[in-house]
Amino acid sequence: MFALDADPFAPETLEDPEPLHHALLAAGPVVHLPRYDVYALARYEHVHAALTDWQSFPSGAGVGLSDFRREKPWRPPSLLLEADPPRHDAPRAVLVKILGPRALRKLRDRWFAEAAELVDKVLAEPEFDAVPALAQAFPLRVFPDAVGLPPGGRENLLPYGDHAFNAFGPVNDLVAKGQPRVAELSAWVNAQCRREALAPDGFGARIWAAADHGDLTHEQAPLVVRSLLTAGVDTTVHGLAAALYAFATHPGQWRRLREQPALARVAFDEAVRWQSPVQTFFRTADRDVAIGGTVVPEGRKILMFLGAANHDPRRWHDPYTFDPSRDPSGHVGFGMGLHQCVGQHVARLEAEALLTALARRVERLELAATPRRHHNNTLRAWESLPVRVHLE
Ligand code: HEM
Ligand SMILES: CC(C)Cc1ccc(C(=O)O)cc1
Repeated sequence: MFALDADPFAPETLEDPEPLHHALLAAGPVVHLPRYDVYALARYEHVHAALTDWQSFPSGAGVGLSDFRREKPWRPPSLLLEADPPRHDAPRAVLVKILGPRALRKLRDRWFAEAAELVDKVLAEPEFDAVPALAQAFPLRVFPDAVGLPPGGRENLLPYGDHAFNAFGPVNDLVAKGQPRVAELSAWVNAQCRREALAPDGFGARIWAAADHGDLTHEQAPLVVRSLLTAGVDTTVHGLAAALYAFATHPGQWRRLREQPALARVAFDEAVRWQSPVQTFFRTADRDVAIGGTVVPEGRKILMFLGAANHDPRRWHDPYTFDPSRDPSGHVGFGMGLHQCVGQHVARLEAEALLTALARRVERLELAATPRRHHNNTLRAWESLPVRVHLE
């Protein structure tokens, strides 16, 4: 079996993971990383196989480097992400209903109007930083309201999520950076999950109503709301930033989007494939398990490189090209199988609203200066994306 003495969470790798992806894709189906004693999957075939076989690759011991059977989690485990069937079933069924495409239909008009209003405000300037001005501003404008959060304290959401995503990795500088605020941010997030904090018609209230209806217990309800606050903000911020970066560096594709605004949804999925805002996370071998001709011993963690699988030439033609005319379906940017992202329709609606609002008014979109990366153990993110726009 192959081994690679690499640190996937080192600053230079978080800055540019491509050299590591190439090495992993070439090395073999399963690559041992002695640095953490974990087993890496990078090829699409094997990442897909692990994601779609929850019995052999369970999530109940955590989807980070830490094994919850041996170490105390930094917060009570998620009832979706860090649970296997049967515990996973009821919370998942509740969120599928609340976050499904049908349930989002009534949000469409409101989010399109909010996007147009934000875009009109931002486009008053010919140059701006698209990360704070659009990628952060739009999700923070529509998502907390959709959940039903009170107006105050929403600036806590990004740092809370940033720490949660760092916490899937090793305890490195990035985790240490977030440590001092964990108690305060966790207390704020937990307070937002209580029934009395939530507006009567949002996703949060609907989770509590599911408990009244017997689809969940009232003890589970706040944790399911917490899942939305943890997974639903930073992911879409960096997903939107990835799409804006893609279009700012591919003017021909921006022209195509302006000619056919309906392309926004598939272009967003192609941007998610191309950049993979969620780069990696783990499963745990809770017994000796065979994959790719290797036996991963019980107790070891399996590290799945979604970003590499989404660039595997065995699965994708010209994988490093952003090409919204391709069919991106089957990409693993939202995961796959039992735990596949239950919020992907929310993310797509946010992207469709923002991209079509921009496409209507912006004739040309280009980088105004070199973009800067935001390092996170799990997320591929931009700190800054300076753009210049030319209006119609
Ligand atoms: C571009 C945006 C997003 C990306 C790239 C993304 C990515 C992912 C991925 C890769 C998984 C699978 C995790 C695993 O298999 O262990 C996942 C699960 C999940 N996502 Fe998303 N996500 C996004 C947006 C959202 C939003 C907006 C929400 C909430 C409204 C959300 C809520 C969740 C939840 C609750 C799970 C756990 C599902 C389960 O374990 O059954 N995500 N997401
Ligand atoms: C890519 C995933 C790791 C995103 C994610 C984070 C947190 C939760 C939760 O349930 O808290 C769910 C999904």
